[in-house]
Amino acid sequence: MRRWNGWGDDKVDFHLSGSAQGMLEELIGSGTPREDVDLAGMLAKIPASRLPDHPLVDREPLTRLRHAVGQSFPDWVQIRYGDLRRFPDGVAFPNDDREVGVLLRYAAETEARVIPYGGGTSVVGHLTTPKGDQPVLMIATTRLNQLQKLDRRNYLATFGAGVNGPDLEAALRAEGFTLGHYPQSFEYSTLGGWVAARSSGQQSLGYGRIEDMFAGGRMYTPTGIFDMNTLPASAAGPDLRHMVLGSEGRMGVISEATVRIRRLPEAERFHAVFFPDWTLAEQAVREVSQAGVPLSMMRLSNAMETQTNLALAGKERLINGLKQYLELRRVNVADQGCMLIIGFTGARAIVKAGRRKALELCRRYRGVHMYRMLGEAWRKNRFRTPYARNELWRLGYGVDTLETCVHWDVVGEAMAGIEAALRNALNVENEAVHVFTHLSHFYSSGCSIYTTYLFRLPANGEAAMARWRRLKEAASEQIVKYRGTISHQHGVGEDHQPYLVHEKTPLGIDLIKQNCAFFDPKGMMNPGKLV
Ligand SMILES: Cc1cc2nc3c(=O)[nH]c(=O)nc-3n(C[C@H](O)[C@H](O)[C@H](O)COP(=O)(O)OP(=O)(O)OC[C@H]3O[C@@H](n4cnc5c(N)ncnc54)[C@H](O)[C@@H]3O)c2cc1C
Repeated sequence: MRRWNGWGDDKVDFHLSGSAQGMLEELIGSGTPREDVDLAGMLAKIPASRLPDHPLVDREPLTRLRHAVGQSFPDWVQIRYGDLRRFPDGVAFPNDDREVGVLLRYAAETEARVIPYGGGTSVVGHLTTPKGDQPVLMIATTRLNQLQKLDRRNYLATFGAGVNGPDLEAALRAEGFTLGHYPQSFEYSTLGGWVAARSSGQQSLGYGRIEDMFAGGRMYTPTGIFDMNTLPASAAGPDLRHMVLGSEGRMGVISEATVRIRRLPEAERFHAVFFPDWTLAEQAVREVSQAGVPLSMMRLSNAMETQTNLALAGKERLINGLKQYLELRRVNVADQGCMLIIGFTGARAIVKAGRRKALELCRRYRGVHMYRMLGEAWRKNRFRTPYARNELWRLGYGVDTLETCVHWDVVGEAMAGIEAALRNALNVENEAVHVFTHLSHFYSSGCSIYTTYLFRLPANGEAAMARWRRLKEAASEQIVKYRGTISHQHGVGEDHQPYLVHEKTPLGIDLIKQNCAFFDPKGMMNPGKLV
């Protein structure tokens, strides 16, 4: 069963190797394991529902608790320290489109606010119950999860918006197709959530971002039903899909989405390449991206992330052997060495040609090719890593990530600026922060920077939030300084809202507000998020 106060399936644990624990203790000190509030304690805090009875609405405290938060750091603090004070008043699970319409009318009649809920994997405060006297209804898309139409001729598939990653891929693979969208939250996140939060999957280099895949669909709004045609391309005025992409539940509930699919690839390979230092590694990935080599992914870890990943891997004898071999090839992974995972997907001939060209470019920057073992290990564990967060928390460490996208000319500086800001953000408390970064989504003009930071958890939730706010603000200011986007893939929610104006301009923010107000004149849809 899915954990109510952590990440993932409660049958799956992540064991932190001795070397990883030792590394953390050395870098930021020992964590103090703390006791979480238990389920009964949390349920006791839930007040009576303010929503009137309705056959489609579940007002049970456990259901409301299970849909009360996402996966952001503030969400975790509230649910684990037991500080959560606001809960939705009910959760509805519509069985079809028509019931979504029924629920929006019920919400309008009862003056309820509505939050569309997909997989609940938001990491930026998209799902927070707003303050105020009005009741709050979650519309969970869980049951809108069927493959409705597979158009083999036009390579299009229409799904209910609540389908999650594994179910969507299973349905397509059974027919010889794939979508190829693999966010790290794949296990639980949904097609509707990907569209609403403008998601990007780990293999976006080959398959594109969700905006490349989303061909059209249907959104139920307080103003009416908005249908988006699925044309291959159009020059007929602004593309209206782009208003719905990134709408974060502020305009309506996406009930179904049609996506552009591909034939299952003939071959897929993931390899590892090690570079002597960051400067060489960054030049190599820029050149590979700009040369248009057919790849499905790259992930370049900086030196600290490389060391952390190798420590997390356990398997000390194997890793020591690897380190010795790399030293002979003049790459020191205990110091400046950087690991690149690189993926090739598609027809066999293209995989072969892409590999040859990419590895040739890497060699120019003294990249040492380590073949497939580490690349395959990455593929195998790609959805397992988030489980480490449960174990870290148990040991008394908080962990969060942030991401941006910048032009190539500032990638190195922006990464260093973000890392330094995070590393120093808790100096006032004499607390150290462990920070590391990778580049993971690549474009000809730039790439995304994805930074992870770990710090010790204090005794109470208020202090944990104060720590997190310092860190988040320090890093976000650097993102603004380097003219990066405040989010490359996680969206805006509540947490990124203060910084959005730097990217969109005041006029742009007004335009987004007007679009929301057009679909939702009374402001009932997910208020307080996005803008
Ligand atoms: C461990 C972890 C790893 C992650 N890795 C990635 C990653 O690699 N790439 C990435 O892009 N993101 C990642 N995320 C963030 C998150 O998974 C994405 O934002 C995802 O798109 C959210 O989908 P969801 O179905 O869980 O939506 P939810 O979290 O339920 O909702 C997110 C927002 O979308 C709205 N929404 C959801 N469904 C609908 C709908 N049908 N109609 C209208 N609005 C809707 C909600 O109201 C909310 O505002 C990660 C999160 C976690 C916890």
